[in-house]
Amino acid sequence: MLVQILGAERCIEVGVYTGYSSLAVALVLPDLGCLVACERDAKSLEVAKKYYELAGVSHKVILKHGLAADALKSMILNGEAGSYDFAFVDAEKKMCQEYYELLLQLVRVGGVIVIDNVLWHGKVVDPMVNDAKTISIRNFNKNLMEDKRVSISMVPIGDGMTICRKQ
Ligand SMILES: C[S@@+](CC[C@H](N)C(=O)[O-])C[C@H]1O[C@@H](n2cnc3c(N)ncnc32)[C@H](O)[C@@H]1O
Repeated sequence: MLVQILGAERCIEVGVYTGYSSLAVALVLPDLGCLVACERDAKSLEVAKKYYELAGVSHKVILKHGLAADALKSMILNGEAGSYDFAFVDAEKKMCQEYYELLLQLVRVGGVIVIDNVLWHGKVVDPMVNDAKTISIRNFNKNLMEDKRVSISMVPIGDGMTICRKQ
């Protein structure tokens, strides 16, 4: 829905798994639109590829197999900064800050980055939970709240997602 409201044509997904959320994006992109889908697990990508083909959206999906941060860095080096409309982050939680910084370079002003699992099953607000993943999401949320480069809305649906609009 966000992709449609934005009229997005160029999108990125960090963490594809078997393709559920990326398929939702690819299905609403215009025919000439593209989704760069970053995933480190080859087996998951094979499953996702099958569903892209079945849904008739393969031509819109550019698969990047490997570590997402490497793919995003090479896209920046390739001159793609500021050329994307929308990005969805749903991969290694401890890497959120790094993905976010790279995506902030890749999306245009007015573009949107959505981060999934920001409530982390409520653990981020439980002072008794202090494992590494929870702490990193908690710190990421705090940094985002103070980040003047974006306006944000933390939406408490599912496991919580933060919608960031680049200023
Ligand atoms: C929660 S799943 C993604 C689910 C998918 N977005 C959906 O909603 O259908 C997270 C995925 O991120 C991938 N992942 C984790 N760390 C990664 C990394 N550093 N680079 C690329 N992919 C990564 C995992 O292999 C896994 O498939």
